Amino acid sequence: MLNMAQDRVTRIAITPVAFHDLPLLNTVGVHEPFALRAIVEVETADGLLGLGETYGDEAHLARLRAAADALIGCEVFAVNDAAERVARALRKDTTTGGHGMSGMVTGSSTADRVLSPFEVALLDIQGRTVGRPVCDLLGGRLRDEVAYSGYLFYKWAGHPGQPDDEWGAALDPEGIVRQAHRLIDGYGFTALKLKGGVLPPQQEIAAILALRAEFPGLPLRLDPNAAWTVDTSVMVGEALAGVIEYLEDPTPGITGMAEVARRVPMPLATNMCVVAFDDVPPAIRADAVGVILSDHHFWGGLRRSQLLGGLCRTFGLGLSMHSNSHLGISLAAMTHLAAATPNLNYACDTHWPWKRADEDVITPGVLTFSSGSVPVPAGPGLGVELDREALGRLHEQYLASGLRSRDDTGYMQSFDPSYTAVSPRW
Ligand SMILES: O=C([O-])C(=O)C[C@H](O)[C@@H](O)C(=O)[O-]
Ligand SMILES: [Mg+2]
Repeated sequence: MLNMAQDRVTRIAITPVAFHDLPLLNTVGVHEPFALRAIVEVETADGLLGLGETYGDEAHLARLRAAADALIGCEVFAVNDAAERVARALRKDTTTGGHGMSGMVTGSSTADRVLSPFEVALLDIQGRTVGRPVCDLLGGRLRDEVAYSGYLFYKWAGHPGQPDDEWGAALDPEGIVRQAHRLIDGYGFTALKLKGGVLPPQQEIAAILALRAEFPGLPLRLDPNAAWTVDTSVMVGEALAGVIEYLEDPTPGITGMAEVARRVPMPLATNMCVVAFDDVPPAIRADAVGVILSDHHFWGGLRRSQLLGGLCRTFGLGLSMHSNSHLGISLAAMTHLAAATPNLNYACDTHWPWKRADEDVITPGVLTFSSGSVPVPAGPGLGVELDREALGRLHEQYLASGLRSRDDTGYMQSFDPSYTAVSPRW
C-alpha cells in the first residue's frame, strides 16, 4: 500500500547554474555569454526526488530560498497548501526584479513565479509515487508529441572578443533565412518566430517576407517586444497582412495593444501585457489580444497554466506558449503541460536550439526533436533524471561566470555606451 498521504517534503536544494548562450539580439540588448537558471530538487521522507527549473537571477534565488524553508513539511499532494505557504513566505518581500526577462516589461505575479518550480517538482514526485507521467496528473495527454516553433534571432557572428560561433551572423534577411534553414534542417520545425525589435521595422518586414518566399505555407510570427508605437505597429501589421499568423507584443500596454488590434488584420499575441491572472479581465474588456502566450514559469506552474487555458477557451482567445533560455527539466514540464492542454492552438516557443547539446542537467536521450515536435517523456513524473555530475559542472560554471542576474542592456552598453533600452523605439 502506498504511503501517499504521509509523504512530506524533508529537503529542498536550489542550485544556480550557467550554460553557454550566444550573442542573440533583442530590443533591450544582447544575450550575455551565459544564461542563468536555478535547478530545484525537492526530496521527501520516503526518499523520492522531484525536479523543477526556473530563472537564476539573484533576487529570484533569494525568494526561492525563503519559499523552500516554508515548504519543508508540506505533503507532496498538497499543492494548494504549497501555494499558500509560498505566498505567506513572500508576504514581506519588497525586492523587485529577478524575473529572468532582462529589461523586458513584466508585471507577472511574484508568488506565481516562485511557486512554479516547486509545483512542478511536487507533480514530478506525485507522478513517481503513482507510477504515471505528469501529463496524466493534468487530465491525461491529448497528443503524444508536442509541436514547437523555431526561434529565430538577429545575432552577431560571435561574442565580441571571442571567435565566431558555429551559427555566424544574422543581421539581414539572408542571414535570417540561412538561420531558418539550419533550424529546420536540425529540428524539423514546422513554425518559426522571429525575435524583432532589433532593426528598423522595414528591415524586419523584409526578413519576414524573405522567410515567406523561402518557406511558403510555413506559419510565421514576429515579436518585437513592444518596440513600436501604435502607428508603427499598424504599418507593420498592414505590410504583413496574410503573411504572419500572429503579431506578438508590437507595442507596450493593454491600451496600446487594443488600439493596434482594432487596426491590423491579424491577431495580436502577448507575453508582456497579459502575464498574470489580474491582467486577463482588462485585456478582455479592451479586446487587446487574440492569443495569450502561457508560460508555466511565471503563471504559477502547470495547473495554473491549465486554468489560463480554460480562461482562453471561455473567452475565445487563442493559446500559445512562451519560452526563455531553458534546460531539459523545463522542456519536459512544457511538453507535459502542452500534451494535456486541449486548446493549445499553436506550436510552442522554445529557445532549445540555442543551447549546446552537451550542456544540460538531465541525463541525455529522453528529449528529442523530430519534425519539430518532442514526444511526451514516457517515464513516471516528468520522465527525466538529474545528472548530478552535470549539475555540479554547470554550477561551477555559474560561480566562474561572475554573472548573477540577466542584463542584456548592460552587456550591450559594455560595447556601445550610448545604447539605451527604450520602449517604444520606433
Ligand atoms: O517571446 C518573448 O517575448 C521572449 O522570448 C522573451 C525572451 O526574453 C527573448 O526575447 C530573449 O531571450 O531575448
Ligand atoms: Mg514575446
